[in-house]
Amino acid sequence: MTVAVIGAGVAGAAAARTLRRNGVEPLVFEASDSVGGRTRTVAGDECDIDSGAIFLMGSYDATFRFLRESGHDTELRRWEARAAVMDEDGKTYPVRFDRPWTFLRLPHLRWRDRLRLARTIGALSVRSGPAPFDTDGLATADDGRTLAEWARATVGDRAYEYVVRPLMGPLTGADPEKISAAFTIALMSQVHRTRLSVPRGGLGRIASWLLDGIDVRVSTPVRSLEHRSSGVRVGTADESFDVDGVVVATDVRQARALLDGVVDDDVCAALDAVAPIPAYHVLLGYDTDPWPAVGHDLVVQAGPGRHHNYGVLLNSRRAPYAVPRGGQTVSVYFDRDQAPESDEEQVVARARGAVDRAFGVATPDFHRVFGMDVALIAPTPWHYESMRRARDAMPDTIRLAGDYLSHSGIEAALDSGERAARDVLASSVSPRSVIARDRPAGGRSAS
Ligand SMILES: Cc1cc2nc3c(=O)[nH]c(=O)nc-3n(C[C@H](O)[C@H](O)[C@H](O)COP(=O)(O)OP(=O)(O)OC[C@H]3O[C@@H](n4cnc5c(N)ncnc54)[C@H](O)[C@@H]3O)c2cc1C
Repeated sequence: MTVAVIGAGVAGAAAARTLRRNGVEPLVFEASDSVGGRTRTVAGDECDIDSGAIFLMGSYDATFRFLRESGHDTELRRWEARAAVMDEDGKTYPVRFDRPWTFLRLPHLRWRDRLRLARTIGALSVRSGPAPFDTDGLATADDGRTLAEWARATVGDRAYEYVVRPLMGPLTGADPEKISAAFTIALMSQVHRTRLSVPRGGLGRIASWLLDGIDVRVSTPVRSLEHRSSGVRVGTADESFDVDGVVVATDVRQARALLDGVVDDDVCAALDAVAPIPAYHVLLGYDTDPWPAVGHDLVVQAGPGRHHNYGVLLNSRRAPYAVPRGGQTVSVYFDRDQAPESDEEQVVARARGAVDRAFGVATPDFHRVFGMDVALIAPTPWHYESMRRARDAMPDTIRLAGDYLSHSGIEAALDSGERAARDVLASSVSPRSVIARDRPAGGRSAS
């Protein structure tokens, strides 16, 4: 049996690993010149940089199962995520991101707000709801309310503005007025599992660990898929491959483009309806740490009004590999729609403004800008149900994997990749050996 995996982000890497563990050597195609997708750790002159993902959460069950099985759990480093909430007056208040109940200390809350919050967290923690990345469970739990609607009604306006919004902004990167409440409710019901960690050497290690020993055709974008009676034809610029099954593990926009005319219109319509969040990650670097004594690593905005970034993050404690020796780096993440300027200088200036407000004025010695058309997704109400249907309506031989199938995130990607591979394996009836057409070999390989 031959199965192609399109995309070597975490979802594709997990699919490839699952196939291999079941005796099927996957054909993995990756469009860019390295693996990891949005978890890529990029080697820079001064330090390595996590271009996208920042941490793992304790509730990542599939991810931690893999890390334990492969022995890589010992390579994780705990990150305490000491944070500060910045209010509308620019004042900061210490909280712990991995201990959300520390937000109850904020002076902006009245006793009534604290009581409602404590009661809500208490009630959620004893109920049996879905896991935060379980598409089917989230689909059932989603009652059509946005996060903002649910939070304002359940814990009140103040607790929403000073606790729920600043907590969930960095965790979802999405506007709470637009996304479904289901993920946040599921996460809050596992509040005791909020422990955060980071692989030594960077988030990019996860995809590399998953792909250990698996050959990847890098710089080889798949351009076409053709569903045939006896399998699928996968086309790259130079070759085509007849395979028994395919796991499409790209971001949602690429998946939609590849599936055009290949699958039901309903599936295409569901993928079209997914709202991607385009974002910038601006990394500012300092040869000498301008803030050696600062006690917190992350500053998040709180209070009513527009919030212009998801968080401003000092990297030295989270990821020592991501700072030059004796220096510091700061990452600023913001929605591209909130920063419409396309000029790199303006984007960097916006990030500098956020850092100056969060930690104090300093002049960076270097910077990197990562602009992403699909950084995360905004799971609007009914998103999970729509993805459940799209996933289940796919042909047996072409399965979807990717973070967008549940909520964004490494766990969503990894879990969906494993599942898609299992589904393709279950659909296999007639083994086939791979036939490379047109040209005998193509693409560079990396394992
Ligand atoms: C700034 C930022 C911060 C984040 N922070 C966190 C965090 O702290 N924790 C967390 O869990 N998650 C975080 N995420 C989300 C997380 O990174 C993603 O949800 C996850 O990595 C998505 O994995 P994926 O495999 O589904 O998709 P991707 O990582 O997008 O992988 C898809 C791969 O497919 C390849 N590809 C695309 N088209 C083709 C084609 N035609 N042919 C071949 N290959 C193709 C791409 O090059 C890519 O490598 C963050 C994301 C961003 C952007």
